[in-house]
Amino acid sequence: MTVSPSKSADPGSQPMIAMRGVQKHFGSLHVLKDIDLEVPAGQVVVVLGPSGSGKSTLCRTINRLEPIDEGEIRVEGQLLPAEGKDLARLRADVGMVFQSFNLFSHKTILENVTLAPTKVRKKSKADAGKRALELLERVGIASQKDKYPAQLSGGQQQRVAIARSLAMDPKVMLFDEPTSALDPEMVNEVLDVMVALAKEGMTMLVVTHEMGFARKAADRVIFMADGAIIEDAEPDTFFTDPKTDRARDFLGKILGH
Ligand SMILES: Nc1ncnc2c1ncn2[C@@H]1O[C@H](COP(=O)(O)OP(=O)(O)OP(=O)(O)O)[C@@H](O)[C@H]1O
Repeated sequence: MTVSPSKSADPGSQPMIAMRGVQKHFGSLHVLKDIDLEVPAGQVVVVLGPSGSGKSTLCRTINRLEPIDEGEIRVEGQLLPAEGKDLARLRADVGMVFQSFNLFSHKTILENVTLAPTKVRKKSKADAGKRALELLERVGIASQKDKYPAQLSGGQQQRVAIARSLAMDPKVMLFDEPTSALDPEMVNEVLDVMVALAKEGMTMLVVTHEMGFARKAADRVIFMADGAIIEDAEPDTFFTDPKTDRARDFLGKILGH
């Protein structure tokens, strides 16, 4: 599978994410079928596909939330460990934002963002606090820092979740349908933060149904069906000239063509 184009890494440098021959089953269900995927540093990849095609599972294997049956996954050249301290370090390098924000409900917003950097990255409280404030500023939530998650809207909580991931200084950010649990009017405030992050050069893999985000921020779209990647193209090409009937049908349904 070729790696596409616009923000490619230096020739010879390691891809940020490299999946080779990845197979995954849930019982008799073959959920990931021989996945080969390379994502260079700085690239933004949007993963599209019908429900049940394996998008979330693909995303979750990259930080070992799901173990794989066969194949290998490397992050910046490092093979994914199955367990132990290396796995904790890997999880810190690969930030993940989910549909449900999973904030600690009994901690303030500021505490939510400082906790992991002090524990996992061993940052001092002062350093972690300073960085947390910068990040909360960046996602537009600094004024809410002493509140508790339940006092914030869904869109605000999701922006805190993004800040919390960024506080670990990740090399890669994975987003698994980050806006699908939000009220429609809050979707854009989260997507705006993601677009800004993409423009700043973060390597991102984003599972989403937000076609606007794919068109605006993606360098590349991969389309999955039945556990396989069946298209891999620049967004313009994918949206205007999909190669497979499956992708054409999908776009027809989602864009109302
Ligand atoms: N923990 C699990 N145990 C058993 N089956 C699972 C598990 N997680 C996912 N599956 C199944 O694996 C298949 C792929 O699921 P996955 O969530 O990766 O698809 P998806 O493309 O992200 O779907 P959606 O768009 O609906 O979220 C589905 O058939 C799903 O039911």
